[in-house]
Amino acid sequence: MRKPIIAGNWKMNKTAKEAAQFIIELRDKVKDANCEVVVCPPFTSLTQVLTLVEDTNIEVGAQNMHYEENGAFTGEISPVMLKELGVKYVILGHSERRMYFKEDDELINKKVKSAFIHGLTPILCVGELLEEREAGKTFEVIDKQLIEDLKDVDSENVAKMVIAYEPVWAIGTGKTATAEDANEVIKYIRGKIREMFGEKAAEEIRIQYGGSVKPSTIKEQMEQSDIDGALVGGASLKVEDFAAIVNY
Ligand SMILES: O=C(CO)COP(=O)(O)O
Repeated sequence: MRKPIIAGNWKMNKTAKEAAQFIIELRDKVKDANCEVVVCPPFTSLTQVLTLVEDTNIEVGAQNMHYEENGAFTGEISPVMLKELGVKYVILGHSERRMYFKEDDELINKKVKSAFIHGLTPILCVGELLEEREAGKTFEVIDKQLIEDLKDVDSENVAKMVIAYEPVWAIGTGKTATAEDANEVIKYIRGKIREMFGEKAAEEIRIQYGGSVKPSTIKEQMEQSDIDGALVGGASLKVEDFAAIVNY
């Protein structure tokens, strides 16, 4: 049985002080959640947040990383640095990084492989643009992302990782994909993982939906056959909303 995983991607929001206040309020409200609860704050709040989630059921993820361990890469953060802090997950290939920071599949693949080498679990984001969906290219886009982002990754690692299906047109727009549409694509992703990495990886990998997830949409999504959780942006910034989502 796959344990559902719901993660909050804070994006570039909250100072360290605000993050601390948020976690102090959140801890008690999510302590009985039946899913794995993850928060992904900006780098500047990781230490604070990691200290405040000790002895709770909340795990911590980073929102990005470089693939090298160290070196002359001004402004970057390495997997070794994240691991030493106690970070468990790292979001990779988010559409905002693909779009605004020109990350391509080759780079994302290097990051995915590096995350595994350093004992971090990737939350790999895939998803189509609106024009790609309208042109009937959703599955083609997903195929390319999965093939290139997971090139040379072994099936044992794929089984442990998380994929977030985030249709780009549903991110921050208020337009949630219907639960059935999201499930259809997520089922397709699981099938592709089966084809590429075998039955065990397909059965164990957890695949989230992301894109305007709200307290009012989560229940129906979680009732679908293949959706194992959510990657939540905007609604993860409010304690009440995020708590309602993880306690769906
Ligand atoms: O990009 C997202 C999570 O990674 C989704 O963001 P929203 O929930 O704000 O649409």
